[in-house]
Amino acid sequence: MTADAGDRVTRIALVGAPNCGKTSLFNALTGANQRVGNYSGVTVERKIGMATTPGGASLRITDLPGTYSLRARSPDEAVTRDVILGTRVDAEPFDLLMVVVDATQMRPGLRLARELADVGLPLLVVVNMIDIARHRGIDIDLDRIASELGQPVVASTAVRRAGMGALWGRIDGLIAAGLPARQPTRWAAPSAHQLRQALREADRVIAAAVTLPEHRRSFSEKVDAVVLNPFAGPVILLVLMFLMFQAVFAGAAPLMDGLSALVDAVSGAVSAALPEGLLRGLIVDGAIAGVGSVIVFLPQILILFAFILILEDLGYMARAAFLMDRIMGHAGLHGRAFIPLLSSFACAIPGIMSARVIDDERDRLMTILIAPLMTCSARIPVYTLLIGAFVPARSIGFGIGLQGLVMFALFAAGVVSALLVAFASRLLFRRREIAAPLMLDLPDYKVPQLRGVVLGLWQRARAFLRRAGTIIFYASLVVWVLSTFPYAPADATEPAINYSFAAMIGHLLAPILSPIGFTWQICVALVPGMAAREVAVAGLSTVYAVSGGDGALGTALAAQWPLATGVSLIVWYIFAPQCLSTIAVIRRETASRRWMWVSVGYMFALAYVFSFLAYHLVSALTG
Ligand SMILES: Nc1nc2c(ncn2[C@@H]2O[C@H](COP(=O)(O)OP(=O)(O)OP(=O)(O)O)[C@@H](O)[C@H]2O)c(=O)[nH]1
Ligand SMILES: [Mg+2]
Repeated sequence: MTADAGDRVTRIALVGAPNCGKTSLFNALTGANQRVGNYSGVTVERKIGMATTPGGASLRITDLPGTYSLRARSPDEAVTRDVILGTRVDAEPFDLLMVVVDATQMRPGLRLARELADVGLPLLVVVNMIDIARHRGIDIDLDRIASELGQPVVASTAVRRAGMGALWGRIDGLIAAGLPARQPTRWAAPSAHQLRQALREADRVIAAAVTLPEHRRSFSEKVDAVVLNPFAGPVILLVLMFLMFQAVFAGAAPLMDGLSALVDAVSGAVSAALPEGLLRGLIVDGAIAGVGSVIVFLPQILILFAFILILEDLGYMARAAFLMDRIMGHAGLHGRAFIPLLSSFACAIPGIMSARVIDDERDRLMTILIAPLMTCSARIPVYTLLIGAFVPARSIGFGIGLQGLVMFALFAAGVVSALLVAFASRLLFRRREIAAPLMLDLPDYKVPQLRGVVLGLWQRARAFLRRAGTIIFYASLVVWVLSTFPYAPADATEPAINYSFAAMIGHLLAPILSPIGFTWQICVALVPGMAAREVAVAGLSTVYAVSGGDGALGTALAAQWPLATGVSLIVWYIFAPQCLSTIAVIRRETASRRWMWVSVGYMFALAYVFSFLAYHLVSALTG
């Protein structure tokens, strides 16, 4: 059976060890923009993309999560195995396996290539990151590898997207020659003995085909001597994080002022253009006040993620994982929990999903339960608003801003409480064994790619604006309706909003939440705030806009709430499960209603207890 160029789609799977550049290659081939990152386990789901070769053949390319062997240890590896072997009913079969091998670390890749030869599909071996290998003076004889493996071999530099000609040519050549049909698989899970034997075999191929330069201590090794030092390492990590939050406040201020001015201008223009009445109220006090109050926090979010993306691409985050591993191990967390927890700083949802890389069920569950305690980006608007209102913008000396310091403390509080919860449950359930350590190959430091960072920021910005335009927009309208109707009676003595549904709901909840210092307006904002955290900011903004307040929301809050209430609400947001989608994902990923309720319950309990303590402590201190 031959597949002439163009007459049908050739289905290709990208397989390889973690962090060898599969997704980069996928992007280069398909022109897609999937996320790459300089640490293992970035891709946790299959991604499919289409491409057309220069020779005109259509390709359907699947990017798989990284795996060292088809011998599956974790659920995501099982998926990869089943997809490759074609034993999954929901996955279509492949015509060609493209095995990606990291040119700077060929051992696992070559071993995997050997194993995949038994699957029964034709292989094409791609030796990626050839640029780094050349740069280091590593000489790789591709023809020799091809003859040793008995498979076609090409080199690539996937991130540059240039010089892909040889790869395209080879794909076209294979298709033109006619890809052999799938043979029955000879693959069987290798035993530990066979694995070791295969590694020796890989070493033999490397010895025959690869010439290493005389060993000099590499740049990465020299840097790591400091960065991974048991004393200096954690200090450097803390300083970097600290600088990050200083930059978030200092750098965002001018941009944020610009955005607020823009929102005010739009709001003023719409007020002037529309006659006084319901429509104007709905648009100005509902939509613009609500969505505008959240959009102004875009600069903070982008600055924070610029830092994270740059550190990630630099290769530093893998070192951070390494440094955190010991602490996490003592808290009973699996080393592989680092990446899910790190992703949770963006949003708990992808974080919880990437906990699939953890093979042990109990370790995975623990990671899922604490992931929502990491400070997700939806908390940034809430924190920034409250810090802006209640923490004075002054320096505490050495050019250190107090607001940035408090923000740093809040993020740290999230991490520390997650570790403590993990630790406490380890004691509670008497798990004696310390969790498995992180088996992470530290990648070499690389100059961050501007393209990747900009792309990452763009994806963040788009996601943020989409939320503002959908969930936050609708929630603002709901809050506006609730705080406008029913109208106040003609002989009303109090502000009109006090007669509205919102006030009724607020007063209904007030008895539960007044012990922790919340006003009824906060109660009103917290209910729609269950949909997404930022909605609480939008809700407060709308409630105060309807109450006739004008000027900045922060100023209004500082004038109307005691400090203790502000602090209590901040503490609430460290712990409270204020996001329905996260709760739904916990339910889906644990496949259990019980664990969903456990997570909701423990987080509400922590939020209530700590807000209570904070409220009464600050009240006592401030008289
Ligand atoms: N210099 C250089 N860097 C590369 C090349 N290919 C990938 N990288 C970098 O290597 C890192 C890992 O790339 P990914 O494409 O995310 O690797 P992956 O195999 O998909 O990783 P997982 O999904 O975690 O298994 C990223 O920092 C890339 O920018 C290359 O050819 N040359
Ligand atoms: Mg990937």
